[in-house]
Amino acid sequence: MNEIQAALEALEPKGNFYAQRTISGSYLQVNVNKIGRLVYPLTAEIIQSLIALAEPAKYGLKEQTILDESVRKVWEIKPTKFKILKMGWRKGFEPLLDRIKRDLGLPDETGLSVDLHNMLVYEPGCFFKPHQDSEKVDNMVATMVVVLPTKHSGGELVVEHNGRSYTFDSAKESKLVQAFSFYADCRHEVKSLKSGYRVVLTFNLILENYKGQMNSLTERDFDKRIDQAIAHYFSTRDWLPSWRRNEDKPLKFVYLLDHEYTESGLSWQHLKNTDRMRVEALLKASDKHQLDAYLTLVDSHETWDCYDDNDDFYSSKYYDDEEEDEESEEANYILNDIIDSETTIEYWLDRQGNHRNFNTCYVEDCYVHATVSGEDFTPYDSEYEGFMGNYGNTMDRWYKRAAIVMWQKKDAAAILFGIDPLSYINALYQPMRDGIAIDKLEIDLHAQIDALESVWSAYIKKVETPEQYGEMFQFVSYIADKTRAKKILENFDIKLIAVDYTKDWHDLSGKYSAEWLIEVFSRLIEKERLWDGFNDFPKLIKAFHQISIDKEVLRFLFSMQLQRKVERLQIQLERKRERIDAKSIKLRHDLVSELVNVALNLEDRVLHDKVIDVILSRKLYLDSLLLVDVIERYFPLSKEMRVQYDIDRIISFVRLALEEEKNLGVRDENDWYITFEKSCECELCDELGGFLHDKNAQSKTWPIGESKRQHVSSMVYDLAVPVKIETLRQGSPHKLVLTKDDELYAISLKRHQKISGALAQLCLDFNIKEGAV
Ligand SMILES: O=C(O)CCC(=O)C(=O)O
Ligand SMILES: [Fe+2]
Repeated sequence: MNEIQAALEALEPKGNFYAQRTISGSYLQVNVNKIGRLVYPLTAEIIQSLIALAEPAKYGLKEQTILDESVRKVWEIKPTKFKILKMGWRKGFEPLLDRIKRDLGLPDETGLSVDLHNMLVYEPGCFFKPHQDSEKVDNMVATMVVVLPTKHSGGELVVEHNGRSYTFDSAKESKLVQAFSFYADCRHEVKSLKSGYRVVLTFNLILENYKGQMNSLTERDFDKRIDQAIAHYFSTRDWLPSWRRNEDKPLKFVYLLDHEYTESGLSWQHLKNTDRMRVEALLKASDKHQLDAYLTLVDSHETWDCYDDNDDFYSSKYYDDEEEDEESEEANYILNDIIDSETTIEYWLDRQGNHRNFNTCYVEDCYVHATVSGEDFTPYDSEYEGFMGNYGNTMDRWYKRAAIVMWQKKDAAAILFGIDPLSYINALYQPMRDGIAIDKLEIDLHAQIDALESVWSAYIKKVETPEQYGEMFQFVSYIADKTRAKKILENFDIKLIAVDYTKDWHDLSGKYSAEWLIEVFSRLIEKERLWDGFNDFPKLIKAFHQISIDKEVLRFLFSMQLQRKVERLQIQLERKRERIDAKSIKLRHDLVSELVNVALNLEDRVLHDKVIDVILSRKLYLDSLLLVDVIERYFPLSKEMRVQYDIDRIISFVRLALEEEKNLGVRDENDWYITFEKSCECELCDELGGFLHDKNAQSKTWPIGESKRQHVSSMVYDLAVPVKIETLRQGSPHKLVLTKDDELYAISLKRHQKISGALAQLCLDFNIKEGAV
C-alpha cells in the first residue's frame, strides 16, 4: 500500500535524493578503545591516535574487497573498536532520522533505523573515486555519513542521482556534527582532501515497515515508478493486512483524485493537472498489465475523532504543529485522527468514456488510495457527535470524490458480476436475445462463462421469476456446450426438478441427450443430504411422461424416489417403536401404494417389480391389512395385464401374511401373554420379560430405585408393548407399577375379525381358494 501511495505522491516530489542536517555534538558521544570519549572539535593528536587504530580501507568490487590506493585512499576503523552512547543518540538522532526520512520523501508509515558501518579518517590526499555502495542489508534505503567537527578543506562528497548531482562540502561547517544522507543507488565520490582532517562515521539507513520494492521507491521516473508499483500491487498480496493475504478475492485498485468533479464535469479528457498526470501514468500501466480502468464518482464517508477547539491543550498542540494550518469547515472542532472510512462507488465511466449503469459498489479500505486526504475536501454533509463510549467526540463527514478504479481483466467477470449480477447476466444473455447464432461467438461466450464459474452459485440466488428461470434454461441450451451447460445447472438444487420446468428439461434432453439429463439430475439429487423426495411425485412423473421424456429418465427419477426414501425409512425403522407407530405405518403404506400406482400408470413392469421387491423384502414393516388396499389396484386389470405384471407374486405374499396372522387365532380372554423382541440382557429386563410373558399376570408392582425405574420405563417404551407405567411414590424405594392393557383381548378379537374378513374378500376378488397354496 505505501509503495503505490509513495509512487503517486512522487508526482509532486516531496523529498529529494539526499538530506543534509546538522546536530549538536552533545548528542554524539563516541567512546574509542584505548582513547576514550572523543571531544569536539577533534585535535590533531587525537586524530593521530585514531589513525594508529586504523587500517587502510578496502573497497568492494563485485564479490571481493580490494585494496587499491588509486581507487580509494582513507583510514578505516572497524565498529568493534568504538561505541556510540545510546542516551544522546536516542535524544538527538532518533528525531533527526525522522526528519531525514521526510527529507528523502519516504512514506509516512515507515521508519528509519541505522546500521553502523565504520569510522573513516581522511588525511590530506585521501579520496574515494566514484562508486556505488553495495547493499549490505535488506531494505537498505540510503547511506548516512556523519562528519565529526574538525577543520579541513576539500574532501567534498559529490552525489549523483538520475542525472542530477549535489556536492556536500563538509568543510563549510566545523563546529556542529553534520549528517548527510543519500539514496543507496546513487553514484558518489569523495574528492581529495586538501588540508586538515575529515573524520566521518558511515551508516546504512534501513527502511522499516515497508512492504514495497526498494527500487521503485527511489525511482524518479514517474511513469516507470507508477508502472512498477502497479505491477507489484497486482502480482502480490504482501501489501494487504496479514490476515487477508491468503484470500483469493480479486484485487481492486481505487485511487481518489485530488480535485473535485461533478457528474457532468467528469471525463477522461478533462481531468485537472495532477489528476491528469497521475491518471495518464496509471492508464499506461493498466494497458501494459492487462487491467480494466473506470473513471468513477464515489461517496466517501469518514468518521473522525475530534477535539473541541476551546480545549486549550489540544488547540495549542495543534497550532504548534509545523504543518501549515488547515481550515476546518466545522470551525469549532479540530479533526484529530480518522477512525473509520467507507467508500462507495456510485457513478461509472468506462474506458471509452461511456456511462455504465452499474449498481453502487462498496470498496474495502485496503484497496482505497489517495494523495489528498478527505480532510482537505469540503464535505457535503457532516455530523458532530459528543462523547460516545469507545471514542471521544466524533465527526462524521461525507464527501463526493472522483476516483480511478482498476482491476485485472481476468477478474473482470467476477468483479462486475459481484457489483451487479443481474445486469451482468443481462449482457451475457444479449446475443441470445438478439438471435445471434452461437457459432459466431462461441469462444467468446464460453470464456465469459468460464470466468464466471466461481460466482454462478451466487447468481442462482438472484433467479426468481419464471421468466428468469425460462431464460436461464434457454441460455443453457443456447450455449451448445454439454459440459458448460451441466456446470451451470449443477449450481441449482433439487427444486429445479419440478413440474414447471418439465418442458425445459425435455428440450435440453433433446439437445444434449437423455444420459446427459440423467447426469445433471444425479448431481442435483446428490446435493440433497436428507431425502424428503420429490414434491408430489406422481404429478411430476406424469408431467414428464406426458411430454414424452425418455423412458430412462423416468426410470431414473422413479428409482431415486424409491431407493432413497426406503433408505431413509429403514434408518428410522431401526427403532421398534417406529415400526408400530400408526402414523408411520400410514406413511410407509402411502409411499408404496403411490409408487405402485405410478409404475402401473407408466405401464412399466421394471419399475413395478422394484416396488414389489421392496414390499416382499419386509424392510418397511408394512401392515398386511393395508396391503390389501394396494393390491385392490390390480382388480380392474385384464387377465393379460395381471400376467404381465406377475401380480400373483404380491397377491400370494399378502394372502400368506393374512393367513399366518389369522392362524394365530384370538387370545384367551384371561391370557395376558405379550410377545416382544428382547434387546437388553440385564437382570431387570429378564424380570420385565418374565412379566410380559406371564399369561396370568396383568400387573406388577416393583419396588426399585430411580435409575432402575428409568431403565425399565424406557425399555417398555422402546419395545412398544401395550403396557401402562406408573410410579407409586410411597416407601423407599418408590414402586414401579406396570399394567398390561385391559383391551388386549378386545383388540386381538377385532384385529382377527378384520384379518379374516380381508382374507375372504381377497380370495373372492381374485378367485382363489382360501388355504390353497
Ligand atoms: O566519506 C564519505 O563522505 C563517504 C564515504 C563513502 O562513500 C564510503 O565509505 O562508501
Ligand atoms: Fe560510498
